[in-house]
Amino acid sequence: MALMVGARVLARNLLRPWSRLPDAVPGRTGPAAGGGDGVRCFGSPRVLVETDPAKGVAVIKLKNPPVNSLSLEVLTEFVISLEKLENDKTFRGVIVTSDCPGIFSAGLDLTEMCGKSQAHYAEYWRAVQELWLRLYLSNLVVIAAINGVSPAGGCLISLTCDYRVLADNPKYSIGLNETLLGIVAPSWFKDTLVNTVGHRTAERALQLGLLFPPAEALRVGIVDQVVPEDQVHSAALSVMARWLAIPDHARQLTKNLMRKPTADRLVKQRDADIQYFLQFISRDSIQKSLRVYLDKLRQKKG
Ligand SMILES: CCCCCCCCCCC/C=C/C(=O)SCCNC(=O)CCNC(=O)[C@H](O)C(C)(C)COP(=O)(O)OP(=O)(O)OC[C@H]1O[C@@H](n2cnc3c(N)ncnc32)[C@H](O)[C@@H]1OP(=O)(O)O
Repeated sequence: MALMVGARVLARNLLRPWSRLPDAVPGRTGPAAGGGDGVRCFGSPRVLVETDPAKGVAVIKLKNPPVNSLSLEVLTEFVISLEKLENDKTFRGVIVTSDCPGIFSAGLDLTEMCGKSQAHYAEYWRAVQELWLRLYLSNLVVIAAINGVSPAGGCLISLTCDYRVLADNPKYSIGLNETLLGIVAPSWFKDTLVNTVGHRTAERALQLGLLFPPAEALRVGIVDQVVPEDQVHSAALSVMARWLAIPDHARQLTKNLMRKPTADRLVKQRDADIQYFLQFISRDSIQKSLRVYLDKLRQKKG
């Protein structure tokens, strides 16, 4: 039942005409993200989309202050924006970045996984799965311009991209640090990392919950390029131009060849994966770990 409610909510959101989204910011024009006139902006307050139709490129900027945590709303709005871009043949590439200074994304929203109902957990997890599937199998060239710290789910978002550019700032670490919270990265998080850095590096990184600073991130291959902070966007645009020089059909079929087997593993057992998540996240010991971790984050300030 819970699963059906979750699926219905997501389907309703996905099918809702864009212009009727409650938070939509339709057709605003603004200064070009990549320079030049004619940039149009749409999206929602939490997921801004700047499009440059002449270049065929869009920029998705996550804006969920203070830390760009991936709440249910953010996940849903992200999927809707992506679908809109996929369906518009004007666009061939998208850059994913953050509008929150110093933070790419703090990962999954811990408050969505703590002290909530089973129905809520199921709805949330389906939305996490949906975003991963959409990003991982996107026909667009997807480039992450990582302009801030990027733990766990934040790292996962960038791992689904075709290429990762990280700003060279020692504070901007990246990795799947789930074990440090007393939780476990699911198999498809693990697969995404293994496909990027190889089995041994992934095993060590996952067990130890490693967060790599830029130079190390580049060395292990969890990012493809490290550039000075003020050049992240221009570097992402340069990389985009190179990837867009490849004929779409050939690149897309190749991407599919590389990624579909991994995605299919989740697609074939999506409901079972949700049940697994429900059992895991509802355990008293896991809820306690999450509460302790959240309390630590909150007390940091005091
Ligand atoms: C056998 C297999 C079974 C598998 C079954 C499945 C298991 C479940 C899998 C779940 C996978 C989870 C993935 C995740 O992404 S979990 C989230 C991991 N994220 C983190 O560890 C990052 C935590 N945050 C930080 O380290 C810092 O906040 C950060 C470095 C990002 C920024 O630091 P800064 O000093 O700038 O900001 P604050 O720490 O003061 O935070 C400001 C407020 O934001 C709140 N906050 C931070 N992160 C989160 C978050 N991820 N979710 C929700 N809220 C977050 C923080 O508490 C502060 O709140 P207050 O203002 O209220 O104090």
